[in-house]
Amino acid sequence: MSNPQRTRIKMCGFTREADVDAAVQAGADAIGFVLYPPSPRNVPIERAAELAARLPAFVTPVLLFVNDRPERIAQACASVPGAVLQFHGDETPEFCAAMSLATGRPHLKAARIPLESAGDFDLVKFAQSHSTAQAILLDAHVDGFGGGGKTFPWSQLPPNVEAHLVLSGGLTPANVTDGIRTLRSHGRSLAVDVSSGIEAGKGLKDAEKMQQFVAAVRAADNAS
Ligand SMILES: O=C(O)c1ccccc1N[C@@H]1O[C@H](COP(=O)(O)O)[C@@H](O)[C@H]1O
Repeated sequence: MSNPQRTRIKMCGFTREADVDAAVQAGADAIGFVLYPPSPRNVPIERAAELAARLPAFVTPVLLFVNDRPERIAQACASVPGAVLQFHGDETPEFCAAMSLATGRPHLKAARIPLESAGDFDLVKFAQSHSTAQAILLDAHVDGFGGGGKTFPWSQLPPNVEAHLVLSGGLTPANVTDGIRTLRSHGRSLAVDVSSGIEAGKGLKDAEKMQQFVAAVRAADNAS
């Protein structure tokens, strides 16, 4: 008998109420807010709190930081109950662990995989060093730290990573099925994360693309 798995889905970079509601309606498990002022998807902490307050039970808010200050991370946590932290810059394992301890929130750590030499990136070592992360989020190394809509060569990653993984970087409704098939057995589990691939414009989500994305993930799950 087939035993389909259910890949968890994070959608990121929300700035508008209607988009948050549409993502929940489409079936997102987690909704990300970018708290990084240089990003075109940046929202102030107060705005992230307003948007996160719309989420129903069992849909998790995620707060994305890039090389931010502990005081600001703590302030954001105080404003957004139940949020998971996503560290997407050059944060050290010690910094990430200390922030999780101080705030009581789990964290994801982004691994920025070089586009040209993904096979040279030591993901096993990276995951070992970030052993307190809830999951390692795999993203393409792009200028501006993330949200670049670029894929890295998935098949070059090592197969035995002792961590929960989140695949991101340039995912779309058209390629996410292939990404899940390629990486589903590489870690302890695989979730996916998308931003550019469900957008009508930077920070502006497209309800139809979000539905198509979820349908493509479920197609991959049902083919397992
Ligand atoms: O979205 C941004 O602007 C951003 C800025 C700085 C760091 C990360 C950012 N986004 C995250 O990058 C990945 C991949 O995004 P995409 O699907 O390739 O657009 C994802 O986790 C975004 O939330």
